[in-house]
Amino acid sequence: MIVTIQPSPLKGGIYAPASKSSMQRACAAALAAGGTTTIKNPGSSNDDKAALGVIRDLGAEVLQEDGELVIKSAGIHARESSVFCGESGLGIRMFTPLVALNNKPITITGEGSLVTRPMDFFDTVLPLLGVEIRTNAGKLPLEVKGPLVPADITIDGSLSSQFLTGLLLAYAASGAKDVSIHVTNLKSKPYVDLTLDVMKAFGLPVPENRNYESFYFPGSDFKPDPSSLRSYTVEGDWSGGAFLLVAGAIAGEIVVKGLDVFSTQADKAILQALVSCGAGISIEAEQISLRPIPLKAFQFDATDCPDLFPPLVALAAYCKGTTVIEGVERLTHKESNRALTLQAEFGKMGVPIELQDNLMIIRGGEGVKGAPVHSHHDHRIAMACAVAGLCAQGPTVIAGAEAINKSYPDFYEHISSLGASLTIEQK
Ligand SMILES: O=C(O)C1=C[C@@H](OP(=O)(O)O)[C@@H](O)[C@H](O)C1
Ligand SMILES: C=C(OP(=O)(O)O)C(=O)O
Repeated sequence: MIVTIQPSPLKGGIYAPASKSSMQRACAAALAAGGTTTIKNPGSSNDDKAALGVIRDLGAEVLQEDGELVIKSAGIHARESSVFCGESGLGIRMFTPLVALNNKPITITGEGSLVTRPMDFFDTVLPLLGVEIRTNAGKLPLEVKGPLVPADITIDGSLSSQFLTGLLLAYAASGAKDVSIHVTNLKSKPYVDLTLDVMKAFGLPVPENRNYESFYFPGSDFKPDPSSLRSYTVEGDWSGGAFLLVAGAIAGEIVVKGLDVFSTQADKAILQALVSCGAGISIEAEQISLRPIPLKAFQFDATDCPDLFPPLVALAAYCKGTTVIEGVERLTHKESNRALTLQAEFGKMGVPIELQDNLMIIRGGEGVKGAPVHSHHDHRIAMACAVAGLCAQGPTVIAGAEAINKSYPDFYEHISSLGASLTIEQK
């Protein structure tokens, strides 16, 4: 799909999409906790759909009712000998330890960029928990045979927090007693807070968080309760919402609703960057209003919120001076190598980006040129180019624009409803 964005002023109000981080965790927790869960504000991204597929394969029933989802579960009982995680990094890393709670061999697969993302963590860690595992040299497909038995372990948290999210859920679901997961060098910490929040909301045993260095499970008599009833509302998405907020800061007076300023989502930190660059922003409990005013370069550490790099680069392109963003090493293993893909695509739009060790240096405020760009099949690169295109000189033509379906399928519709002039060509 090719999307062409014409420079256009924005105006109006919009609700942020549902968070795939919140939705996928809710699917896993509904499966593990058992009973009947009503999911309100469910997401419909490809990653969300993949999570629903996985929990069906692991024994849950999923029904659609009036815009809500009802998930019924009697605990984790694999129905299939393989599960498919789509392109979701969180999906595969969160569900693999849960899959391994079964005592039969199960193959875990995925597609797109997921087949090249590192999973060798599991080669090292799952055998310590009694799980047999075979991988394709640390990549997909993964073949596991449990059951996983919680034990005291030490893991490396520097590549991704997603592995820890999966282990925390699996330990909780299997009634871990007097054991700890010790973690060194944990990155993306707020995502672990979100995991613990969701576990609590679903009545799963929540470990003691000892300064993000160890997570201690004292023990509980937890068992999935098929008669329990609960409802969970999927949070609005600060990661997708960040693109809307940046769009408002550069291209028009808009109001973004549905973002909880008390959320534990990592990407809520976009607010700090918007304040640092002097954006016209007003933050209220129910809505965030933006208006375009001249912006200045800023400094930001995105180590714990790596998904903010793409919207931050779109913002920095319009900030006068040299913006420095720390945390480049966190970008290598996402849907694309985002340091390189941002550098390549913004370079085409006349925005020079330098990479120096862990720093990204963006020279902005000199004008952005509309140009033919490519998403590299990465949803956040497509959205960053689209937002930057709103105030560029000339049209921005985005190839591989369908990548947005991974997290924010309504993105083009949403910016179009705010006044973005765009055309969509199906190829
Ligand atoms: O847990 C999550 O929902 C996520 C964690 C982050 O990954 P890392 O922990 O690998 O940084 C983030 O980049 C990803 O998009 C979603
Ligand atoms: C990296 C991302 O997701 P995941 O790791 O879950 O595939 C993302 O959404 O930017």
